[in-house]
Amino acid sequence: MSSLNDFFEKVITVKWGPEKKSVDIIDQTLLPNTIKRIQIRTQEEIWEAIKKLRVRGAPAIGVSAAYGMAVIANDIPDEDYEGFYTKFKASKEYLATSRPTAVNLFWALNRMEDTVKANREKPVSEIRRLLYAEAEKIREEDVQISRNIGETGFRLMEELKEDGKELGILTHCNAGTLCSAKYGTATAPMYMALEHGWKGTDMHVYCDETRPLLQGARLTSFELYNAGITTSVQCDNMAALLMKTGKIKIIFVGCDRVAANGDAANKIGTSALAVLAHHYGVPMYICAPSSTIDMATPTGDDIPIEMRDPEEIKSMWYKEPMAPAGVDASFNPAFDVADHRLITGIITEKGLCSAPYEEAFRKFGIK
Ligand SMILES: CSC[C@H]1O[C@H](OP(=O)(O)O)[C@H](O)[C@@H]1O
Repeated sequence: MSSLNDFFEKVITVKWGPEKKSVDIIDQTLLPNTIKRIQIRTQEEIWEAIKKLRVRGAPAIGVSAAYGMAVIANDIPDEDYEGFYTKFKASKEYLATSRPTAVNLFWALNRMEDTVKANREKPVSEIRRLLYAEAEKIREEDVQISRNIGETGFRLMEELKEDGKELGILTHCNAGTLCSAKYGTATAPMYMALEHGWKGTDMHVYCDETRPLLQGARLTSFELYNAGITTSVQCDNMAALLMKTGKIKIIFVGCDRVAANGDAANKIGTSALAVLAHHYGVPMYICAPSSTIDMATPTGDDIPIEMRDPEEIKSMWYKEPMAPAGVDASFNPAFDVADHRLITGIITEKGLCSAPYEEAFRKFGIK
C-alpha cells in the first residue's frame, strides 16, 4: 500500500517543523486545490490555526494542541519551575479558548499540563524534553486508535458486503486522515478494507458535501479519491433519497464529543442523518476514540456547541453573497447532537459499544 502511505505522508496533518521549533501543518482551508504546509510556533499562531480550521477535526486538534504546547514551552525562557509553569499554564488556557466542542483539545492540553506537574522536581530543560515526548506519544497513540476503530468498522462492512456489488457507505463532514494523525476515524474502516485486500471499487463512499465549510466535498472526497476508493459527493439534502433507494448500506461518521449516555456531537447535520437512518433502517455508527467520550458530560444537552460566523453561510464559496444585501444568515452552529437512541453503535479503539452506552463505556474502562 505504498501509494496510500505516500498520500498519507503528503497530507500529514501535524508534524514537527524545522529543528522541532515549530509545528508544521497542512492548511486545510486551501484544500483540495492547494496543498500548502505552514509552520506555526506562537500561541497566537496555533490558536488562529485551530480557530480558522487550518487544522481541524477532534483528534487532529488534540495532536496539534499537544505539539503546540511543546514548541511554546520550548520558547519559555524561564529555567525556574514556578516561572516556567506560570507561563506554560497561561498559554495552555489561551489555546483552550480556540474552539469549545471537540473534547480532545482539552484532554490533550490537560495531558501536557499533567506532564509538567508530574515532573516538577526535574530541571525545566528535562520537562521541555518530556513535553516533546508526550506530544509524540499522543500522536502515535492516535494512529493505533484509528487502526483499531478501522478494524471494527471493516468487520461491519464485511457483514454487509454482497459479492460483485459495491458497498454503499455514507459519510458526513471529514473524519478522515485530515482530522487525525493518519487513518482518521470514520474513514479508517475504508482504509483497513484496502489493507485487507478490498479493491477501491468494492465500495462506493457517498460524501455529504457538508455545508457550510464543505469538509466532505473538499476533504473526504479528496482523501478517498487519492486512496483509489470509488467516491462521489452529494448535497447534504440528498442523503434521504440515497437511503430511501437502498444505495446506502452503512453510515460512518466521526464525532467531537460523546456524552456519557451516548449522545454524539458531530458536524451540523449529523442529527438529521441519524433521524433519517433510523427511519430507513440504515445502520449508523459513530467512530469515537475513547478520548472523545466525555463521561463528565451526562447528555448531549450538556455539550457546548460552537457558534461560528454566519458569514460562512452567506458568502463562503460564492462569487457573490448568496442572499440579497441586508438579509442576514440566521445562525451558524458548527455541530449538532445525534440522539443516542438513533445510533446503531459507537466504535471505539477498545471495541464496539452498543446501548446502553454508559454501561458499555464503563465496561471498556472509559472514565
Ligand atoms: C473525528 S473529528 C472529525 C469531526 O470534526 C469535524 O469538525 P470540524 O471540521 O469543524 O473540526 C467534524 O465534526 C468531524 O466529524
